Amino acid sequence: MNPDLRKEREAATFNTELLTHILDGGSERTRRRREIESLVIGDPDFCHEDANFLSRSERYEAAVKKSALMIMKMREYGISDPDEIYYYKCIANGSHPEAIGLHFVMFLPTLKSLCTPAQMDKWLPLALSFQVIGTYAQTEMGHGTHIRALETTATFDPATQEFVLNSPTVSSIKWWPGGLGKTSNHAIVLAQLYTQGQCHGLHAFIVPIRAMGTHEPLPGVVVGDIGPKFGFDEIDNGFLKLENVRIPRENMLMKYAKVEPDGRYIKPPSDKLTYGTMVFIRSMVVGESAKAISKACTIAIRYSTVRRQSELRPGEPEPQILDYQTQQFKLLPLLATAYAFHFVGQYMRQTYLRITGDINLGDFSELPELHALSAGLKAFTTWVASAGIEVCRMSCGGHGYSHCSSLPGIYVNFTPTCTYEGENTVMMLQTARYLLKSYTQASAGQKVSGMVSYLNEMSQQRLQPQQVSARSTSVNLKDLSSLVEAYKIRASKLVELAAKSLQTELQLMKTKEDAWNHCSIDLVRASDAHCHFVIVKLFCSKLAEVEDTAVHSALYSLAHLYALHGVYQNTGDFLQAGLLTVPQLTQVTQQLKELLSQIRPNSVALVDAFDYRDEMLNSVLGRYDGNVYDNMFEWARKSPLNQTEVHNSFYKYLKPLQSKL
Ligand SMILES: CCCCCCCC/C=C\CCC/C=C/C(=O)SCCNC(=O)CCNC(=O)[C@H](O)C(C)(C)COP(=O)(O)OP(=O)(O)OC[C@H]1O[C@@H](n2cnc3c(N)ncnc32)[C@H](O)[C@@H]1OP(=O)(O)O
Ligand SMILES: Cc1cc2nc3c(=O)[nH]c(=O)nc-3n(C[C@H](O)[C@H](O)[C@H](O)COP(=O)(O)OP(=O)(O)OC[C@H]3O[C@@H](n4cnc5c(N)ncnc54)[C@H](O)[C@@H]3O)c2cc1C
Repeated sequence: MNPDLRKEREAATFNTELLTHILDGGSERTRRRREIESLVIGDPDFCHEDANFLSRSERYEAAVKKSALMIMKMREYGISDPDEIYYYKCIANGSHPEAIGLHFVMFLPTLKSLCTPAQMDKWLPLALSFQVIGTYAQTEMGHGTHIRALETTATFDPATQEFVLNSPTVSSIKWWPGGLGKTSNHAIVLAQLYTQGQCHGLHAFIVPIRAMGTHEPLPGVVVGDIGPKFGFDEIDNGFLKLENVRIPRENMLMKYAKVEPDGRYIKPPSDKLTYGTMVFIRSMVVGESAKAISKACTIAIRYSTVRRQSELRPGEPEPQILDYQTQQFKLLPLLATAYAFHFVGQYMRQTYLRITGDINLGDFSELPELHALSAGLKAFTTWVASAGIEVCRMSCGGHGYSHCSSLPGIYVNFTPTCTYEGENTVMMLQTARYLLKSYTQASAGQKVSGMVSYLNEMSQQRLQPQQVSARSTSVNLKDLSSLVEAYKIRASKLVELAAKSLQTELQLMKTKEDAWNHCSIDLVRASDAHCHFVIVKLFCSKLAEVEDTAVHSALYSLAHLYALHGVYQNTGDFLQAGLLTVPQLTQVTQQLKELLSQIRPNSVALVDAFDYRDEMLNSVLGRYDGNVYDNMFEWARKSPLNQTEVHNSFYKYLKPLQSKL
């Protein structure tokens, strides 16, 4: 064990294990998670070559092999609970995407949410036995965001009781779906439904694309891989062109919308039910943001205690780089963010399960809140986590740039979350739409509920101006509940500002849509402030559940840092809302510095509490034992370029060049 790391762990003021239990949701869950992780770690089938040294095709093949292994092994061990499957996959996949991931995260959930009982009886057993391997094909080359404009058509032919699927233009070719290029034999295709000469908008269809058995593309299906990307090397994101592909009427997913044998169309109770799987993934991605940023922080903080560089005091040994205040300022707010996102991820998951439970019972009343919250939090957390991973990488200096740190891999595989499942800006604008609707309702005296209920207070205050002016608005920077209140007021002010901006634009005789576009910066800012408030509020509420005083104190400091750092980053908003005064700006910095010093001695324990096994991090810099340099040398020696002492290119190009000049 590296002596610096050992000292850090010995100096921690709280019991790391207790904090791990809180993160896992109880000691029994920690025990079971570790038990499952040991199944993978002790399994020679999962001891594979470092993916960094493989070509893309080899990486894809290794990932497919791993997917197949995971399925077989989990069945063998009887692992079927969704949380346990998740534990198993997290350790087996590390920070790499899963080759047949789309089958699990989109194909199966879409079947479960949109199939009739008869369809479920047919497709679920096939999908669960992997006779059918599926993907979710929505995005087209020409349209990803604006899905109402998708061009793929599904035209009902009553004579044969079939739908005929077509990609009428180049821009209508399905583009991007994961696992579409080579892995899947079926796709859930989102297409414009035509029946009795009328278009009824987007609907989901199960389309066989490769023959079961031979895996050859079926007639009329042009399918393949879209080529190398920024990351996601393991995934065959694909293209799909459909040329008069016929599928039976029963292949339209008909739980809600239906086409009768005579071609009559029956409307669903809400046309947004087709979008349900996207809402599911957006809700889950919030927790994935926590995972990605907590991994990056673990690597960067452990390394920052092992790495010694430069000189703090003349003549003294080089200090640990985490002792530089600037290094703490880069990393500790991100550590606080990782904790905040973890608790918000848990909340989002529970909220998703609660509201979809109601939806399944026919109560759609909370669908707009779920959509707005999942869209906004998905965007907020993925943006922050993406930028944060990059900060972690740069905080490791040159070694952060090497794949041996794992940070480049974490970044390239995480950053597409800002784009997929709804491009982030567009998601923020969806949340803004809900905020403005809620604002209008609250202003008209109608009570709004859920996470936007603070807008009720705002409308009450407007009715009683004397109370507002009597209220002291300035935030107490040392008091967390005062900070939560400040975030709430900031959010309501920015929602109000966006609403007023929209009103002004509308008065300039613009259409509603043009007015919306002309104030979309304000709208995104309002959504951002709303999400920030939700996160600060949820983090603080979590503290009330923590019984152990030492752990409570460590988490309290983190929550305080998270809230205060947000004030520091958004001083303009807080000043504009009258929540902060110019003289307080120095206090913000002062208070931040105090918190950094308070958290610094616990930083290794705080990342240890995430309990990432070395096998999951796969990072030389983030090793638990801190033996970085020996292992870095060993890792580099494995590079394919080092397999011969003299590379072939020397004989082919350099030697002839030397002989000519
Ligand atoms: C165990 C799980 C682990 C999870 C781990 C995850 C990692 C997975 C790893 C890799 C997988 C990557 C897979 C990627 C897949 C994809 O990317 S699939 C494609 C995703 N595509 C999108 O997200 C497209 C984004 N666009 C849209 O969603 C929509 O077009 C839109 C921008 C929302 C606009 O929709 P539309 O034009 O139909 O609607 P509007 O006119 O704007 O609004 C009409 C009203 O409808 C409301 N609305 C919109 N969407 C929804 C919804 N989903 N649910 C409920 N309500 C919705 C909207 O707010 C409007 O309401 P209003 O009229 O009352 O204001
Ligand atoms: C790794 C990866 C995996 C994917 N997997 C799948 C999959 O499995 N299945 C699938 O169907 N798709 C998948 N996708 C596609 C993905 O869902 C889309 O890329 C995504 O929805 C964004 O759409 P777009 O690419 O058309 O972006 P665009 O909409 O073209 O966005 C480009 C820019 O335009 C801006 N913009 C667009 N519309 C608006 C607006 N209304 N207001 C303001 N600004 C706007 C955006 O903010 C952005 O800055 C995947 C993508 C990636 C990168």
